[in-house]
Amino acid sequence: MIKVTNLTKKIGDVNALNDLSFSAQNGKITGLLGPNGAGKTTCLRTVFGLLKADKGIAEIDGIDVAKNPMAAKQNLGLFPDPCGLYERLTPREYITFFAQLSGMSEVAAKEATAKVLEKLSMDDIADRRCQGFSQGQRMKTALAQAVVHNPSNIILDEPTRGLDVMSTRILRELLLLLKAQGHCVLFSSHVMQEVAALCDHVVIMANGKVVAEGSVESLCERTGKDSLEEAFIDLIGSDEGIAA
Ligand SMILES: Nc1ncnc2c1ncn2[C@@H]1O[C@H](COP(=O)(O)OP(=O)(O)OP(=O)(O)O)[C@@H](O)[C@H]1O
Repeated sequence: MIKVTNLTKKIGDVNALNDLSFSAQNGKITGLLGPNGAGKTTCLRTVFGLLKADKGIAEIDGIDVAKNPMAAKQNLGLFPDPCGLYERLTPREYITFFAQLSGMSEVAAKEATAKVLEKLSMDDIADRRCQGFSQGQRMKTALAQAVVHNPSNIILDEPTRGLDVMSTRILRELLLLLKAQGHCVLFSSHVMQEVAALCDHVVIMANGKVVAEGSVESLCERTGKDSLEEAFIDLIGSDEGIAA
């Protein structure tokens, strides 16, 4: 479970996070939705311990990220930019390398890599160099790297940005698989369709705060609208930052 409580972060003159509180549960996909500049990336970076909040707490399975970053990160996977793979390595080598970076012995890292390659059905590409990989193959490799240490929680910042339809579908299936395996999945997005199709829980934020949260159905019901997009516009009072 990922929980943020009263997170506050000022960057320059901007209140990027302004008393932000919400939680994302295990076995559920939670979507962080908000217009440009709402604070989504700042929130996810703080949860991963890359930024330090001025106030408030970010917890991973009850562990305070700021106080105990190493322990918190053992339970957390961060989906990296799939463009940044090491081209000369095969997925097996690449994922094993990151497993060792997370603190596993060579033997344990190799075992964990074999398991994740099987879990994500990557046997056909496991021993090919990443150079020349399709976007979907890159995505699978990046996701395997994020979950090789079997974290109970995974966060993804706009994971489908720039992806074609097929790669987006692959990523969606992978997220649903992680959910079915009981992981807590938290991702940010501008794409209403994607959030509506995938998320059990939606957190709508603007100006560093939670404006509303709940299931897609409950947000539609609350605003009297037929779609998440209409509900979103009603709640934040603007259609800025929406991708269809
Ligand atoms: N390094 C920085 N320097 C200056 N301002 C920053 C910095 N990082 C974030 N901000 C500001 O903090 C606010 C929140 O930014 P953030 O990137 O978290 O928003 P976001 O919801 O992820 O936006 P987007 O959807 O456009 O990616 C914005 O006003 C942004 O300009």
